[in-house]
Amino acid sequence: MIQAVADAILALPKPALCLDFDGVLVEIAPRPEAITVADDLPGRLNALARRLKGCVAIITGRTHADLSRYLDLTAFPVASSHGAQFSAAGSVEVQSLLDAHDLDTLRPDVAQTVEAHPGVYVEDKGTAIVVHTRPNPDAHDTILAHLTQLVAPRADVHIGSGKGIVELRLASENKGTAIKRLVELPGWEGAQPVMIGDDTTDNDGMAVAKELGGFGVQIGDGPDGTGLSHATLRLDTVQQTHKMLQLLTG
Ligand SMILES: O=P(O)(O)OC[C@H]1O[C@H](O[C@H]2O[C@H](CO)[C@@H](O)[C@H](O)[C@H]2O)[C@H](O)[C@@H](O)[C@@H]1O
Repeated sequence: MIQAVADAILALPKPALCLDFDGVLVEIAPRPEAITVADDLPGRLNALARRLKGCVAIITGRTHADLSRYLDLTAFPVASSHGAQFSAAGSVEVQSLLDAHDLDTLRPDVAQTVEAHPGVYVEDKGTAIVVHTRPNPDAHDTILAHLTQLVAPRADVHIGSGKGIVELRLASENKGTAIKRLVELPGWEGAQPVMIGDDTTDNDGMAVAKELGGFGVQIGDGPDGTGLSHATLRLDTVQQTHKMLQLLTG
């Protein structure tokens, strides 16, 4: 299957690789800061960008500032915070597409919800608020139900359940809108995006990748153990993903 995925990507007329980070390029860890980045990952991404004529991007739920602790983000375009932030290759400038203040009225209620559940903690990313339930999985469904009720009157807020997280975010940007923005970059015109992801939010990117002539590749199981509805191909592990990227660079 590893070779089949690499072959399917290289069979596209102009493939563009859109890579999720957690669960795809790095293994999921107990906490966001506990991940390990493989030593050869930066070199591999640079080689990929050369092979695909610059059409390689990271599309992540992490903020740009957070991800920049692990990778040189000037080497390729980056859509961070699920598309709420955008930076072009070769640039240190990060565009903020949404206003974090739009979530201000929800912050106290989210904090209060979490207090009742030992081990659960909040990661406030500005335009998204993540409630990490990985330390207390039994609390996940209760928190999801409570926060779903809380945001029900807010059509501008999306609530999602991911791998060990419940996340509220401003709804107007997502990994799909990020891909639409990427294919407008110089050099990306007419490219067929391939979204490689492992979690719920990657499904938006996979849907748009399909619309634009590309496809989605799911890594491992989705958050509830099932497949992401817009994924076409699948690899089982992060390790297999790295092997597939190696095949692409030759
Ligand atoms: O879109 P991604 O790049 O996959 O980012 C999604 C979320 O990643 C981080 O949380 C996930 O990874 C953590 C470290 O492995 C793990 O502890 C957590 O349970 C996962 O959900 C990040 O903390 C979130 O802000 C991102 O939205």
